[in-house]
Amino acid sequence: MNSNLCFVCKTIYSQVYFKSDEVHACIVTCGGLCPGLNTVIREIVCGLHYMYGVSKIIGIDGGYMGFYSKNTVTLTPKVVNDIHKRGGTVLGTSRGGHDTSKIVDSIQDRGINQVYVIGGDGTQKGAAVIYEEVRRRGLKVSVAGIPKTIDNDIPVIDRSFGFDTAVEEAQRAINAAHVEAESTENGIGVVKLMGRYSGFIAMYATLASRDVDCCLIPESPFFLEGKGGLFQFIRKRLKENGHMVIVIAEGAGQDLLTESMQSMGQQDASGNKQLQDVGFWISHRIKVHTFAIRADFGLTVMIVADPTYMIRAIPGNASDNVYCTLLAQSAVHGAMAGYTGFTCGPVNGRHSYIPFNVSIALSLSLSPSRIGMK
Ligand SMILES: Nc1ncnc2c1ncn2[C@@H]1O[C@H](COP(=O)(O)OP(=O)(O)O)[C@@H](O)[C@H]1O
Ligand SMILES: O=P(O)(O)OC[C@H]1O[C@](O)(COP(=O)(O)O)[C@@H](O)[C@@H]1O
Repeated sequence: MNSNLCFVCKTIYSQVYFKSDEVHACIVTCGGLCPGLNTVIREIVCGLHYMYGVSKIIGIDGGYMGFYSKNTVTLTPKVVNDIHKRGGTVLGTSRGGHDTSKIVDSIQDRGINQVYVIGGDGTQKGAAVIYEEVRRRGLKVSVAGIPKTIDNDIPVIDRSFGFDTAVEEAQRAINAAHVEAESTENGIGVVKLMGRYSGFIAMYATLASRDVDCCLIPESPFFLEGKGGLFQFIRKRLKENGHMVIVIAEGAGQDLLTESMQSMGQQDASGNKQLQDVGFWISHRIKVHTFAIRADFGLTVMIVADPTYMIRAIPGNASDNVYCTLLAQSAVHGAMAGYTGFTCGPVNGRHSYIPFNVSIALSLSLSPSRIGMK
């Protein structure tokens, strides 16, 4: 097993570490949904089967906790043939439930020697802990991470799958908001999009659509009242144009919300902070503000309420599907070559294997220079 990775660039290895008939691979998906998950599952199965002659591949049902609390599913090219046309993950997913010892017991008991873990930063941290425990027990098991985040905020790698699809689908919500807003006097369409910590989807959807007047993202603090505040900008745009569209990422303005509403400080099963509904809050504040200044001011604020779950439940688009295929095949080549403890992904255009400790140590946020605005 080779765990001494340092940004190894992927090649198709002529010498493989595992013999085809001794491979027993498993695939697990964890965290939130993202377009393209099924494509990655499909291409790991097909890659193992058609490129390396592997026939023992199982799916873990329902995320990490499925290792020790559920039955597995047998995966063959026939079983996965059409799954890329469906959204979600055929394996199911979950948050929480990462019990390292039980997971590695399950890997050991079942004789699994390749573990393909598809998920975001929490999932990759979980995979790193599994890898450490596998090493501690001296098991010859390859642990390969396939990075997933619809938000495209994984550092080091060039892009993450599902983002392209999400930006494309977000256009539909923005378009609806625009149609509604321009059809009514002083109409304001508010679209809340994903982005707990980063505003890539909101920002790219805004840049692509050209119908958005104001885009609010977590990386860029804003304020409501006074000179340079959001309310002043809204008044100006309505005066100039008679309607406007606001896109807001779910993590934007959370500091303002906790000031004005009582913070509940709740967490999900994985320990992620649960955010308050910024779309509802901002629409309410705009209405209250406008009526406070002029009671006769005709204004309609429409929330195109949170298309997040509609967006992330669709299948990957063409570009994401091609990318998912390359990612999955890259993971398969790495594991078959005997590498372990890595996340795969393109770095400066070259598909690479990145050690878990590097891939999980960084976080990425949006700066104007990243999108060429400065
Ligand atoms: N620091 C961690 N160590 C071990 N497991 C973790 C860690 N953070 C998250 N996980 C596990 O990873 C899985 C997915 O994490 P989550 O944060 O929900 O989604 P994502 O992978 O999309 O960030 C969950 O089962 C969670 O228990
Ligand atoms: O509603 P949920 O399941 O808690 O997910 C919310 C999170 O999912 C996302 O939409 C995408 O998260 P991922 O990085 O896991 O793909 C984030 O923007 C958001 O913070």
